[in-house]
Amino acid sequence: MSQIELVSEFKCFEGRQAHYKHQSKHLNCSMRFGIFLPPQAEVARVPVLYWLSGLTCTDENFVQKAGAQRMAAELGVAIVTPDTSPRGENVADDPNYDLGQGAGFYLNATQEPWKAHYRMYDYVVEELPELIEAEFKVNKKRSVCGHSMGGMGALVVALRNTHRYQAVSAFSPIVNPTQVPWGDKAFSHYLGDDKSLWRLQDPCELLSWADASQPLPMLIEQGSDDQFLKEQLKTDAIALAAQKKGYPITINYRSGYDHSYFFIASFIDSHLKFHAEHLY
Ligand SMILES: N[C@@H](CCC(=O)N[C@@H](CS)C(=O)NCC(=O)O)C(=O)O
Repeated sequence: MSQIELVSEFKCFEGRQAHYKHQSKHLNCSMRFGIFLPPQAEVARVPVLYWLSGLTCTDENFVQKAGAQRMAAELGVAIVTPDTSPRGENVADDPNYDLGQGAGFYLNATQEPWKAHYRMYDYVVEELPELIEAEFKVNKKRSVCGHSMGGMGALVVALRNTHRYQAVSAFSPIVNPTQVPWGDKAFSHYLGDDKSLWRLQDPCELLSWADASQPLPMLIEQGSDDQFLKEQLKTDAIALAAQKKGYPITINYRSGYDHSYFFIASFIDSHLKFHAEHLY
């Protein structure tokens, strides 16, 4: 029996863009996700790119604003877009945009009142791929990409599970969350005082422990006029961590671009091509 329920569906570049809902066992609530299935999925199993969005986003922002479907249809890559946190009346929340619903930070919370539902790490790494691979005509080749908080999430899930992903990329990621206000606030609330748990959510820390002899293909895109670059994103920190470790990463600084989906839309095709190279 199917575990998912169709919410909406549109034909798009000869494929289809759909949204579904399902009951998540890890998050303990109903969740929505988007999936773009390219036309190739009619005849063969296709690989999947998971997209992790940033603060305040749902499963819709990327789908509506990034303009990724045209290239994904050409390359034969499915794109799955989960929501950014558990949701619902019974799920803990906070009035600020950077904590609670819409700000799950792709981690497993250990603290009250968050720990009953906030397990986005397990959801993204285990539950969602299992569901997608059971319900859709996809194969087990996966890669992951994200923006800002989701860029951090993509780097974290990939660096902690290199065997599960073929490649990782990120737009404007929070690369060193243990050292910046967004991460400090979220990790204090969700993870408490145990700094060893904080480090497991920090791409720079994870990179310092990574096996540089078997690097995961990694691409980062960063706008030079991003309003969050200096205080929250600190892209140079991951460049330094990678250099120290001898871990190959491509970081493209793009002059004049900001933090918005206009930046993502401008470079999404090159990220899709990067992923397709490693997924096929
Ligand atoms: N609301 C926050 C920023 C939130 C924000 O920029 N969110 C980014 C991700 S970090 C986003 O993608 N927003 C949704 C959108 O642009 O569609 C603020 O104004 O300071």
